[in-house]
Amino acid sequence: MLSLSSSSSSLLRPSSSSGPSIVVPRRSFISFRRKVSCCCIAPPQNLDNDATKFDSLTKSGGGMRKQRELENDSDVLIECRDVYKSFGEKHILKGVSFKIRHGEAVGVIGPSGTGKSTILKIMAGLLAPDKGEVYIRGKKRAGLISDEEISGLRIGLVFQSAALFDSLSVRENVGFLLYERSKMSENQISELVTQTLAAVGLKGVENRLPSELSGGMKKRVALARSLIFDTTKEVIEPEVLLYDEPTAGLDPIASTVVEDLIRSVHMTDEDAVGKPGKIASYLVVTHQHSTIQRAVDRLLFLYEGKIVWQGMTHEFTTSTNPIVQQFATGSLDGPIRY
Ligand SMILES: Nc1ncnc2c1ncn2[C@@H]1O[C@H](COP(=O)(O)OP(=O)(O)OP(=O)(O)O)[C@@H](O)[C@H]1O
Repeated sequence: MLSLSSSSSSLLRPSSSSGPSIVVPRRSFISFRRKVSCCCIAPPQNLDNDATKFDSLTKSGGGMRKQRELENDSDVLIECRDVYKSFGEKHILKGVSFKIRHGEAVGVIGPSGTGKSTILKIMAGLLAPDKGEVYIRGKKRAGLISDEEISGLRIGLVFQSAALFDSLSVRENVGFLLYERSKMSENQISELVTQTLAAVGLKGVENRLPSELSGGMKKRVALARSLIFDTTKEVIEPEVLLYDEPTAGLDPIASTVVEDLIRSVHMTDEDAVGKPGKIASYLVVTHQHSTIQRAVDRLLFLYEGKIVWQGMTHEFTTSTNPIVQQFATGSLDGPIRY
């Protein structure tokens, strides 16, 4: 059986959970998606004190925000509420709160070492917060990924390093969870792997080992592994994908390919092989300006353990928040010290 440890890469939530399920039938799911699709363009909400203190956006958007607050939270897929995490004496997260709604494409930015990967791991259930809560579709997660509590939403984590299994072929890497957990035949899996690889722009690499691939190809294989799922299942659970620096180390063109892939599987409402979509929302940790511009709509800025700013992508460069201004311009002068 797959060990869901940090050494595995695409950490997909097992879809055959026996715990209490809040999966909705596909027809209701479709209407659910439609109902919430407008959330992508809504202004940010849930701003914490620091964010409110800093950003003029919150002043100008007050009326709209109030309206949003009156709306219910039925479209919230993942919520982190006042999350704290320390490693020994290092206090990394000090009260992080935000919501990821159905249909959203969210970026997490901030200086190195501020805990961006840590928050992804907490959302994915690989790490437990010291304090605070994670809610999955309104249901409080009691512990880690092994809990059966979070059925009804799959959470995929695409690791920074691609983290492919070195001794397995590309086919075995991409189909890993299906070989381990599904009732699909080897031929079915093989065919699906080929289709999924083609969807991320890779052909004829099924038998290669990861060591025979370039960095960009490895990232695409990891992406294919996060997109593949058991097509024989009747109920398609929505999925939130968490990408940890998917374009780090790639040349500009390879970055664009990956950014567009991330965007396309979400926007087309289809999965990688053109079947009804399951990627409900995604969250990308990135330092790359192009990824911010191209792959996400809304940004969360993490600094000194808190979300100090959040706003739409186009507001990032015009923000009056001094932390954001410094980060956006790469200036050595400002509140961020290295
Ligand atoms: N398992 C761990 N044990 C001890 N310290 C850890 C652990 N995981 C993370 N840290 C520390 O927590 C801090 C935040 O790490 P994290 O990887 O979340 O930051 P990040 O914002 O993603 O950084 P970067 O942008 O450089 O990737 C770092 O100082 C890191 O060394």
